[in-house]
Amino acid sequence: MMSLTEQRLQIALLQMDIAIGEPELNIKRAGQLLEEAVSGAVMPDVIVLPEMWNTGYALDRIHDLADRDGEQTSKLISAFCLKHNVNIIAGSVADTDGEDVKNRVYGFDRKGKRIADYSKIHLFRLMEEEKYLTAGEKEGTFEVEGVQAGAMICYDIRFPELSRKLALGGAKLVFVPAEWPHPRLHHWRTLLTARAIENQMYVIACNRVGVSGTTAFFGHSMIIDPWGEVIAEGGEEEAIIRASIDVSLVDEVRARIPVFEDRRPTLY
Ligand SMILES: NC(=O)CCC(=O)C(=O)O
Repeated sequence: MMSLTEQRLQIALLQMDIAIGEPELNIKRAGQLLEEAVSGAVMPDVIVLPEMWNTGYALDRIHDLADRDGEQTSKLISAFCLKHNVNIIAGSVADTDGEDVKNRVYGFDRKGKRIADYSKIHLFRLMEEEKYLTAGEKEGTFEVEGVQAGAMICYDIRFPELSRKLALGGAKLVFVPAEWPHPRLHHWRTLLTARAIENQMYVIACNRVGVSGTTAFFGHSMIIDPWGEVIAEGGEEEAIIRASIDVSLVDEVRARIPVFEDRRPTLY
């Protein structure tokens, strides 16, 4: 499908391995991948990192390891944005106010200004998040490059109500940092694709790779367009996944099949 007035954004997903409980190592690795992302032939407009990329799921030590008020993350990412004139949705990090630890998305614009703040609202019991983390209480919407966007974190994609709320609020892009492991690749691909098709928006999902204890993370970071086409997908190795997206396709798909006009919310 070709659109009339293109609005292109170059996206780069940092599909990284994460060393459990080693923030310094992870910050170093993220820094290397960020440098690589801005050194390619095509400069990205938006770079995305995976979920909990500072600590991994070191939940039994998370209170000690979490980034105090997100200071370390903000300093590093904001300075990088300013230096390289790029937006970064800095995945999520474990962050603490000294009491609660949250699984929190930080996003910064080209000037290094904070644009996104979202704490995961659905905690994943299979990985015992609810025992160690505090859930967020509101959805995450923001603007990037003048485009309305939203954030969901990993398990959040199982709750179609959330992405629908973001879409109804005007989001055309949704960013999904994740640590989604085997054996649920089928769920990952299907749920992400469904969220894109039903909301007629771009789903931009960055998953980690590597092994943590007995859990293996499969990567397969994906960029899916509002028609449900997968326009980029990673494999199971560390990689930078790049794609050029045309935001105007969202309006075109929404005009062609007017789902948002045809909804009957009073009936369900
Ligand atoms: N980190 C997560 O939220 C994992 C979610 C997951 O694996 C799932 O199946 O849902």
